[in-house]
Order: sequence, then C-alpha cells, then structure tokens
Amino acid sequence: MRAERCASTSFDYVIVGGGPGGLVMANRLSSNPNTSVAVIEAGDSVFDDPNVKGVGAYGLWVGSSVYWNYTSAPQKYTSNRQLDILGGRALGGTTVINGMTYLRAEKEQINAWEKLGNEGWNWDGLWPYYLKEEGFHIPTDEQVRQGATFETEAHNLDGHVAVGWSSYFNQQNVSTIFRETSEALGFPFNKDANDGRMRGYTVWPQTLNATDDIRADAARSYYYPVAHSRPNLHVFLNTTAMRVKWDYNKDEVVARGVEVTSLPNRIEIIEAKREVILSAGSIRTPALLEHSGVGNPALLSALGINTTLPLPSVGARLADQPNILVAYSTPTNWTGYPTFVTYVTASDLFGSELPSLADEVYANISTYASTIIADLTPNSTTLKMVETSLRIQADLMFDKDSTVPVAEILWASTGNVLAVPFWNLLPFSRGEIHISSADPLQPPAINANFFQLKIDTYVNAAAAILIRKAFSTPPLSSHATAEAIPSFATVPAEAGFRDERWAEWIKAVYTSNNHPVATCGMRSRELGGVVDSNGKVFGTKNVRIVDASVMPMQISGHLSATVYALAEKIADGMLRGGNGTTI
Ligand SMILES: Cc1cc2nc3c(=O)[nH]c(=O)nc-3n(C[C@H](O)[C@H](O)[C@H](O)COP(=O)(O)OP(=O)(O)OC[C@H]3O[C@@H](n4cnc5c(N)ncnc54)[C@H](O)[C@@H]3O)c2cc1C
Repeated sequence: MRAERCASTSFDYVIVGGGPGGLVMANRLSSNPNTSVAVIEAGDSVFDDPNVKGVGAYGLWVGSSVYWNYTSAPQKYTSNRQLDILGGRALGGTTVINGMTYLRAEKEQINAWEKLGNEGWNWDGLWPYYLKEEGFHIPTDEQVRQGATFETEAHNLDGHVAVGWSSYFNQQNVSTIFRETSEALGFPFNKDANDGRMRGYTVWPQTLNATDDIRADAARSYYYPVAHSRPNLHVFLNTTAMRVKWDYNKDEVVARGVEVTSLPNRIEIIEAKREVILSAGSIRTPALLEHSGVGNPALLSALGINTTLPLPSVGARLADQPNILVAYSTPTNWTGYPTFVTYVTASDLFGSELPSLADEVYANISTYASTIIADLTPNSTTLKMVETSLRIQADLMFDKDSTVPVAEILWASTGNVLAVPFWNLLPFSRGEIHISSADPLQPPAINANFFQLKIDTYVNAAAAILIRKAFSTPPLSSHATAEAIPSFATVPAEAGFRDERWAEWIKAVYTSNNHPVATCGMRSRELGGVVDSNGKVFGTKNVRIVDASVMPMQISGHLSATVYALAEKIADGMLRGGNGTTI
C-alpha cells in the first residue's frame, strides 16, 4: 500500500513528521471530514518492507534508507568518542525500526511534569490516553505458560496500536530462570509494569500484531487504517520540511506554512490555514525551529539566520540514556525472543549506601547545574531553571520510599550467550541539539554530554555489579560458564560502584540508547519551556510541537507508548476546545 501525492498545497493543519506524534495528530484532526490535514514526511512508505514489518526480521533494516544515521558530537567526558544515533525515516517514524518494547512510565514521573508548570499533566490525566492508544492482544495459553502476564485493568483491547507477544516469544525457554533469579535477589515479580508501577521482574509486551507477527508501527496503527476513507488527509512522502514560513502581527508570530523540498531542487510552500504542528522528533524538531528563526539569537545570527522569535531554550537540555552490555557464555543454545526485564530503584542498587549517596547528590545539585550550563550554548537556560528540574529528578530517585526505577536490566539469551543490556534510565547529564549550518538539509549537532556527572557512572556501575550478582545466584548461575563482557580481568570482582575501573570500562563501551527527550521541553516559561501545556510554542500563535522533544524529563519506560499518549491528549484538547483550541 502506498500513500498518494496530492495536488493541493493548502490545508487546515500541516504536520511535519510521520512518526507516532505526527500520525496520532493526523488521524485525530482528520476525523472531522471538514478539516484538511497534510503530513510531510522525509521518508517513504515501508508498509510492504519485509525488513520492517516482520517481527523476526528485527535489525535487517540496518544499511537501508529507512533511518537517519547520525553521528554524535565528540563526547568530551568519554575520550571524545562519537556515537551512532539513529532515528526512523519513513512513514511511521522511529517506530519502523524500534525494538517494539511497550512500556509506559512510573506514575510519579508523569506527576512531575505538572510540577514543571504543566497543568493537567499527571498520571491520572495521561492514563485514559495510554489506554486509548492501545489494542491489546491477550496472550495465548502457550504464551502464558511461557511467562506472559498482564493485569486486565491496565489494557484496552480496542485502540490503535496492536500490543502483544509474538510467536518468537513462545520459543524462548528462559522465563523461569530469570524470574527465579530476580526473586532470589529480592525483586518481586511484577505482573504488569504498564500500570504505572514498574519495579521488579516483569514480562513486557511488544507493539506488534500477535496474530501474524507484524510490527505495529505508527503508520500501520494510525494512518493506513483510515488512509482510503479520508480524502481530507494527505501525506507528502519523500518530502523534507526546511523551515516554517511566517506572517507577522503585533504580538505573536503566525505561521503561514512550511517550506519543503521534494524532487531535486523542487521547493514549495505548503500553506497552513490554521496550524503548523512539528512532529519531527527530538533531534529534528529543534533544528527545524532554529532554521525557521526560532531559538537563541546569538546562535542563529552566527549562521546568518534572522531571529523571528527569540527562544534560547530551543534544543537545550537534551536527556538521553547510555546503553551498556554485560555478557556471559553458556553451554546451552538459547532460542526464541525473550521479553524480560528487571527494573531496579536507587535503593535496590545502593542499599545501605543510599542515604550517604543521596546526601552527596543533594549537596552537589548546584554544582551539577553549573557544569550543565557551562557545557550548553551560552544563555540557553539559567542556573535556577536547571537546578529546579534536577531537584525534582533527585526527589524522584532518592526519596527513601521511591519506587521509581533508575536502571533497566534486560535479560536476553541468544545462541551460546546470555546477554544483558542495561542502562541508567535517569541520567543527570544534559546536552543539547543545535544546527551547525544554515542548510536545513544538514543534520544538527547532537551532544548528550554522556557521563558529564559522576553520579551517572555510579548508577551504571551499580547495575553492572547487580548483574554480576545475578550470574552467581541460582538458577542463573548454573547456566553461565564465564563472564565474557567486561570480564573479571577488565573489572575485578571486588570493584565497587565508585571504582574507576568500572568508569573506564563503561565510558569505553557505552552506546546511545536512542531515547532523546526534552529538546523542546514542555515547561512554564519561568522554567525555560519551549512549549506550553497544550504543546503550543511560546510566542507563536499557531505552532505546536507534538513529539518526544516536549517530554520535559526522561522516563523509566520506553518512549513510544508515552509519545502516543501525549499526542492523544493534545489532540483531544484541540478537538474539545478550551485552552487547546486552535485559532
Ligand atoms: C534503535 C531504536 C530503538 C528503539 N526502541 C524502542 C522500543 O523498543 N520501544 C519504544 O517505545 N521506543 C523505542 N525507541 C524510541 C521511539 O521509537 C521514539 O522515541 C519515538 O518513535 C519518537 O517519536 P516521535 O514522534 O517523537 O519521532 P519519530 O518517531 O522519530 O518520528 C519523526 C518523523 O519525522 C520525520 N522527519 C524528521 N525531520 C523531518 C523533516 N525536516 N521533514 C519531514 N519529515 C521529517 C522523520 O523521518 C520521522 O519519520 C527506539 C528508538 C530507536 C532509534
């Protein structure tokens, strides 16, 4: 199936980016037949691409054109390493290449969004939209025997995104091993981590159609089901937005459309009668704003771009996660596709050392904020703004009763390897994404400043130590032959979480977890927000952002479930009127 080109170049809503954010908006806004909607997507349709749609083909898209293959800026805290940073480039966005993990967030993390000045953005406010997005497939009896569990109240059977377990899950045979090991270590079995409580050992579902093992990407979920019945919804494929074009009135800047390029040298304006909605993702949305003259005036003028709207926080305060792998050799040949994870809190990781570590973190918050600001483009934010959000994050992590997971330990088994990718879910380090050329077709500079702050290394080191403990705990211990990565020669058994040998190894091997957020954060203006609680860009009359870039803080879940939900909430606000109403 293909999305068609369209002769018209004027629509009520022009949406840039066909990922989960953009396609939820397209679907909901075009539900009114009198409202015309255009989606501009740089990539192609991958509806029939076997390397995308087949669940068993995961990763076969590597080397194809369905993704943006960025290289990060040199990471100055890790020997200037440059990392691969990926993003989907197709109708469906990054959901056409992602790992299909469906995991939402911890309640208190979403509640914290409200503390940043976003009225109504709390767990209870987002919950109906988590349900609305989901079309849950109840696991088969065989999948239940293999470990799949769920709480009925946490799921909806009728929504758009198919969520369930594939037939590859049936072939795995490790569920009880990981579960019993996690329980022996004191982690409770969590029947369903999608209900806002994530801690413990859990079995997660995936965004896939369980009947036929087909990936449920955003296009398959929100666009193709309505594509033929909505002549008012148009998708421009292989079309790249270059900048927003403006009209001016006295108080606010007004978008009149988007300048795009499609065929070589073919440049046109797609006009927006009501709104422009930017959904190009955490990496490209801030870049688009900057190419449109919205951002830090000093940065823009250095590139010869006139400032239409000074908004220095655009692109600032990027938060991403570092991904690391521990691996053990095993005599068994493991099969299937396990989906098991243990979510651990700071208390789980640091035990009796938690109070002193928490004291250390709180005592250093101002220093953390100063370090972050010193690494950002000058004047993008203030000490108070950064300190406020770091303190909220510290409270989430270090309260003695906190249930917020700070690390994800993902149990994978394949062939003769027991692999355990893991990551610090909530690093304190912050970076930025800014354009470095006046050419909108050039990618921006992406700099997460990984391991800017020592506390981030401690969390990863403590998680690695916990994984080692798991491999010496039955029943897992009886299946592991030797530690292959990092090996006890590289990091000796006695090394604690503050040991420099952990830090050295972690910094040498980590990759980006590809979960960038907060580059156009939803926060009050006083706290350096780029958008308000309706997704509206401050100072504009009719530009909204609806994608992962508005998430003001990192979450412990994987991002797509929350991007779908936040887009559903913003769309609902627009359709209901009130503050979310468009002009
Ligand atoms: C390798 C990888 C694995 C992941 N695994 C998981 C997982 O297992 N589970 C999970 O929940 N999340 C996962 N994620 C993250 C998740 O998929 C993304 O966070 C989510 O898709 C972000 O949605 P978005 O709408 O913000 O942007 P995107 O999904 O990135 O969509 C943005 C779209 O905008 C288009 N675009 C960009 N610039 C322009 C332009 N100038 N003009 C026109 N179009 C443009 C892009 O081509 C893209 O299609 C993973 C991410 C990666 C990279």
